[in-house]
Amino acid sequence: MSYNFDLFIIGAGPGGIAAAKQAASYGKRVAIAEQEVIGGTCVNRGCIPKKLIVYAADVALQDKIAPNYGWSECQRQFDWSKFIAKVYQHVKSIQKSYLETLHKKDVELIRGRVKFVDPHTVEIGDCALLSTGGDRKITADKILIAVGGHPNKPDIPGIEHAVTSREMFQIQQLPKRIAIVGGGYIGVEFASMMNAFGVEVTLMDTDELILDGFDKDIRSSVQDGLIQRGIRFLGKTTAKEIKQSAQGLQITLSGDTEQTITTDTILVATGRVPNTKDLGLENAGVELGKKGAIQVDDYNRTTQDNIFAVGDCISRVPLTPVARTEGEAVAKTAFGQPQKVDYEYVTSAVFARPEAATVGMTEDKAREKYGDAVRCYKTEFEPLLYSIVDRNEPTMMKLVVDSNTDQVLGAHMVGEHAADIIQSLAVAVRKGITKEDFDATIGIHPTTGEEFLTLD
Ligand SMILES: Cc1cc2nc3c(=O)[nH]c(=O)nc-3n(C[C@H](O)[C@H](O)[C@H](O)COP(=O)(O)OP(=O)(O)OC[C@H]3O[C@@H](n4cnc5c(N)ncnc54)[C@H](O)[C@@H]3O)c2cc1C
Ligand SMILES: NC(=O)c1ccc[n+]([C@@H]2O[C@H](COP(=O)([O-])OP(=O)(O)OC[C@H]3O[C@@H](n4cnc5c(N)ncnc54)[C@H](O)[C@@H]3O)[C@@H](O)[C@H]2O)c1
Repeated sequence: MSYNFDLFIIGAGPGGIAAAKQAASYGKRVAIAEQEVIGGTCVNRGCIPKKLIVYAADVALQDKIAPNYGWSECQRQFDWSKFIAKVYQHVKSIQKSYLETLHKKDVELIRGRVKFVDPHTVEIGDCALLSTGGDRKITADKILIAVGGHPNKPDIPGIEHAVTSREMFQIQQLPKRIAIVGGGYIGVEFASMMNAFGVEVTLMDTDELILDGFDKDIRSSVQDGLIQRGIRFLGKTTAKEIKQSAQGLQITLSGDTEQTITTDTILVATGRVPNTKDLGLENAGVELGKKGAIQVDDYNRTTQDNIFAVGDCISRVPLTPVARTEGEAVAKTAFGQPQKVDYEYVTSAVFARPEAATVGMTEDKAREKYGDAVRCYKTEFEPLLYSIVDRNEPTMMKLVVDSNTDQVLGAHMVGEHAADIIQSLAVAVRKGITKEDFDATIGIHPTTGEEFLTLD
């Protein structure tokens, strides 16, 4: 049977684009469909605009410490609308370079919403095919689902008054006050950015500590850091009801803090849900697993043999580099050597101030596996940058080690440049570096990173 394409990809986010490039490198006929804009969540309403906002917020923080470094005080004004226009100018340039890459590699980009007709056929709604145009059915030997996810909105009265991270990137001006429901990656990063811009921030989570899943020392260290900067954190608390009033939005809380607070913006950041609705998965024999995620095996194959799924829609590790790695692995499995993704040493960071980053096992996970053989090495210190600043800004570093083998199982850090430092350590940790190797390495002085080499 002949098909229109060897591989048809649904979703042009990091997962889909990585798969398209890899499959095209085998000389395969590849098409990728996108219902919105090329680049997906990461480029358009995630990592990239977020990190640029972090940089803008850092300028405000630098201003605060500047007098300690001999700079006279000055009154700089921040213009959100001017800044965000620059951000989207950059986002457009990334979209353009993606389009050029796909074009160069002969990957056909199809604009429109895709739905399965059967395991080898999809239907494109609102199709504006770059070459021909018009609605059409397309057949493919193999199909990759890389449709990502969307924010989960808790089912509470008045939730329509709340925004999600998606709308936060579209706000016209900064609010004076913001209440953030959910202290995960998104809640914590936005809390930090908004606080730096001078917004009054209340952050809440159903747990007593923010950043579920991270090492407990990271969780408490970042939480203390946020509180110290003036963010009001309410643990074991959630939103029960939201109402519009003349004074602003009223959010009624339940849990450890039972009160009603008035705010201008409410951001809900309580996790994300896979985009599997109305995809016609039932027509293709693709089944869902836990929490609506697409069920896949170790090779990212769905319950239908010729159909694969990667990225946020499978809810394994919803991060851009993971989606990319999975996308490439699928193309290799489908057209080259079968390849599994190794999730053991996925590095990740929370771009808050203080910044947090991690690779490998948390202390709790290590203890589950290695019991009393786990030894932790930890330090907390004031970095040189803050030594002449009238503010306490501790850095925390921690190594989790299996004392039987001396192997470093995990490295965790909170503080300046944590993401870049942990990123570099990740290679060594993945390769099974020992604590002795850390100790035997001569550091660069004076840096924050060198402290990882002298832990005892
Ligand atoms: C605010 C925020 C900040 C983040 N920051 C980071 C970060 O700093 N670092 C990091 O690693 N990760 C970060 N992430 C997570 C990261 O964005 C995702 O893990 C990543 O984008 C997942 O890639 P994906 O390809 O699976 O899906 P997406 O990037 O979501 O792409 C899926 C694409 O599929 C399209 N699509 C969906 N359904 C259809 C359909 N039926 N037909 C056609 N097209 C369809 C969508 O329009 C979308 O463009 C962040 C996420 C958010 C929300
Ligand atoms: N720096 C990064 O890499 C980065 C940044 C942003 C997002 N992301 C990705 O996006 C995903 C989604 O982020 P997220 O922050 O929405 O989810 P998350 O899963 O990271 O955190 C959700 C938080 O909300 C809390 N929560 C859940 N329901 C609640 C409720 N009703 N009331 C109060 N708190 C509640 C949870 O306890 C948890 O702490 C992340 O898992 C991550 O993979 C990554």
